[in-house]
Amino acid sequence: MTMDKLEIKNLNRNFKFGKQKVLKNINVSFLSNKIYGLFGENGAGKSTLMSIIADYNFPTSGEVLLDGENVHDNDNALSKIYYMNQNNMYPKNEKVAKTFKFVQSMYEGYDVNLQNKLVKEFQLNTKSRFNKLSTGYKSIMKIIIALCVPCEFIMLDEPTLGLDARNRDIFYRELIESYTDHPRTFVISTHIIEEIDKLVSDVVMINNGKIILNDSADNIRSKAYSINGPADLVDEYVHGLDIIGKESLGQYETGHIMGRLPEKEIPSGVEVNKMELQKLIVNLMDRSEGD
Ligand SMILES: Nc1ncnc2c1ncn2[C@@H]1O[C@H](COP(=O)(O)OP(=O)(O)OP(=O)(O)O)[C@@H](O)[C@H]1O
Repeated sequence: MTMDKLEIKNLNRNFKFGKQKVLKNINVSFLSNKIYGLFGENGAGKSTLMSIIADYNFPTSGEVLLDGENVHDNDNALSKIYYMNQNNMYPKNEKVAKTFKFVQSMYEGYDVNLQNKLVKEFQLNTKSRFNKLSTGYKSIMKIIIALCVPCEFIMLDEPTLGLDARNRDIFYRELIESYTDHPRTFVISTHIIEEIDKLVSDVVMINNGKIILNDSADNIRSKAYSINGPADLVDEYVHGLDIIGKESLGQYETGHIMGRLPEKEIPSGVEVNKMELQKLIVNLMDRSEGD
């Protein structure tokens, strides 16, 4: 059965006996066969949200529903959810090959062929013990497992941490290929936004424990613009629009705006470009500061 919807309802998570509110009334749905980018600055609450979805952590209030069923303590629902994260869930002293065998035995439908292909491509030494792997290769072992488990909902928490440029490249390429062969839902948190902006179909952004952006990448691209040119002309053109950030360089200026472009003519010398996702996220983070 394919997953239709993972729904997060009125989710709150406090730490330090209620003094630190990390997630504040989060309401968001993740739909089937989409690739979500989960963005937000350090400490925003991304890992906390993902760990609650995977039932590794519990909410202070609210719930997580998979196709209408609460995932908490629900083996059937949880078997469809996989969470790759920075904590090590696998035995440290075990050889990689043995851990692969173990995971394979846990999941009916685990893709051994893909695993073997990825081992070769990443040049992962499966005879090594996990704790002897470099930081990058520890991530690679976990990435391989995450791509091979037969789960409908896969969360990757900073999957490229420690990976060099070549291996990051392999990862993105293999993720797309695996998704194309077998569409399912991915939620990927990363700080290297420009590397995945072409890959994500949807964007969810958390700031200060709240969702401040939740839209398809196409929608976002069609309503976020960077306008640059001589400062006075740019200022005049963007006047009255939703300006989410500005950068200036001498007499030149770039104004970042959200929403529709005005009907008025673009002054000569002024350039209008679609905003890069990375720029949008950074500007939204800055704007929310102090909220
Ligand atoms: N078990 C815990 N006990 C106490 N505080 C915690 C716990 N887990 C997370 N926190 C706090 O919750 C906040 C959010 O952390 P979280 O790891 O979810 O952020 P993040 O968005 O994933 O950050 P990063 O991008 O740096 O990984 C942090 O201030 C963190 O200290």
